[in-house]
Amino acid sequence: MPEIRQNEKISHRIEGPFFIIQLINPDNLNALEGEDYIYLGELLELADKNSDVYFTILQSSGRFFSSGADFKGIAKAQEDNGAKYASETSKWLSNFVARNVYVTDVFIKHSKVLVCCLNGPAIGLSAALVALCDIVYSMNDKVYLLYPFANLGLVTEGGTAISLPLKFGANTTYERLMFNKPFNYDIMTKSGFISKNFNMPSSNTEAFNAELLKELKGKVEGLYLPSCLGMKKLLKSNHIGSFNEINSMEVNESLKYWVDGEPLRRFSQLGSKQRKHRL
Ligand SMILES: CCCCCCC/C=C/C(=O)SCCNC(=O)CCNC(=O)[C@H](O)C(C)(C)COP(=O)(O)OP(=O)(O)OC[C@H]1O[C@@H](n2cnc3c(N)ncnc32)[C@H](O)[C@@H]1OP(=O)(O)O
Repeated sequence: MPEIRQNEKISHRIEGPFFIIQLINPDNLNALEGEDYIYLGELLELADKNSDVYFTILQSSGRFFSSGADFKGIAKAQEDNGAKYASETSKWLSNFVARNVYVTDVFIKHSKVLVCCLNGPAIGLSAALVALCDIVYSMNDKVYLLYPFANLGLVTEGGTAISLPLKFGANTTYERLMFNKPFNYDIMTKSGFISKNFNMPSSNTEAFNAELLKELKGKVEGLYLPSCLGMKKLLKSNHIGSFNEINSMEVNESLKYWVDGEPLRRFSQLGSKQRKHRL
């Protein structure tokens, strides 16, 4: 396996045909900074290049899958006023556009079957990545996906302008996004987004991850795994063009909001607990 640097919030390992990526920072609910999202993208690229790998598995730890972009990381980017940026546009092209478009692109074009072990809620960009997975299993009915773009002065990102209507229906997507409401367990099961609920207590994510991996190992026994990748390629071909187009449109639309500063004001309120998401 090619070398990759370590990251204290994300681990990875290979077991047979499975490339397992785990978020391991439960204390801040697995929030990720820009560099962490890039690392996640690099791990996916590593899985993509490994011909022994057929499934990329996303696991997490603790009570949340991931609470999205780390507001401390956003504050750091805001303070990044070094001479290296000629303008606010230049700053946010680097801190937001380039990073966001990269991680989304890596998920969109990933050739291995992406499986999400949803142990708890996912928010923001992390929830967008969950919606780009091919198969999702849930630990229990406490899971939800929240895209709080309207509360944070942002617009859809991570391909959600396509993935959410595709997976949950257009009107449900409008209603949830416009009024900043979570896509809860009922919506996720009714739409077929969740393939199986393991009904395990929230306190036991490690047991859920282990049980799910055991089940997956059983499911792939005797299969001709290149067929799975061939089918993924064909299934993906239905929408890949639209995803590529929307990835670029989303970040370019968002850029104005970052330059104007509204998301920064709102992220800062979130960090100081003056702003909350209604759940
Ligand atoms: C690649 C480009 C990168 C830039 C992308 C920018 C675009 C934005 C993308 C997004 O992802 S938008 C979504 C951002 N995330 C959020 O809005 C969620 C913020 N968190 C919350 O609303 C709440 O924490 C919660 C998730 C609803 C949970 O509430 P609860 O009351 O159950 O727990 P808390 O006490 O609030 O949290 C525990 C602990 O974790 C810390 N924490 C939670 N979320 C974040 C976060 N996003 N960033 C940093 N830290 C987070 C929280 O501060 C607590 O820590 P302590 O106070 O105990 O130290």
